Amino acid sequence: MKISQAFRFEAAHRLPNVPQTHRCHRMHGHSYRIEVVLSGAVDPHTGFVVDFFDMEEAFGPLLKTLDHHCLNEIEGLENPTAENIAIWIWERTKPRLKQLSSVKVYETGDCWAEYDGTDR
Ligand SMILES: Nc1nc2c(c(=O)[nH]1)N=C([C@H](O)[C@H](O)COP(=O)(O)OP(=O)(O)OP(=O)(O)O)CN2
Ligand SMILES: [Zn+2]
Repeated sequence: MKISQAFRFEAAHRLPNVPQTHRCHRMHGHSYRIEVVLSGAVDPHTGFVVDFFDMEEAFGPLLKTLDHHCLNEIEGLENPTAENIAIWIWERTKPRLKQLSSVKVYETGDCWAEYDGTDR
């Protein structure tokens, strides 16, 4: 069974490794949407894989680190592409949520990166 919870945050960033002519080289902002996907068996008593409230508690502190910040200034996010943000979230969430199956980072409604711990 897979369950997902979505979170949102606002942040500024610039992509330092694209050419200066690329518009994302300049500082700009996104309303990011994160999807945290968990996979596991349904507990026959609770009917949950994991309580959504527990997911919120595990992910909340990370969200605070990201929300209304300049992502480039966060340690490990010096090149804050959607891909790198997904990896960064995965590495900090997996130890707290063992059932973590993937992390999706939407920069816009149409563009996202998904990381499942492989193919880094
Ligand atoms: N593979 C990736 N490609 C790009 C990434 C990325 O993280 N991974 N990021 C960007 C930039 O962040 C850029 O800001 C994205 O811009 P865009 O999709 O155009 O979104 P906007 O909201 O700024 O665009 P509008 O068309 O004005 O809505 C680029 N590539
Ligand atoms: Zn951007």
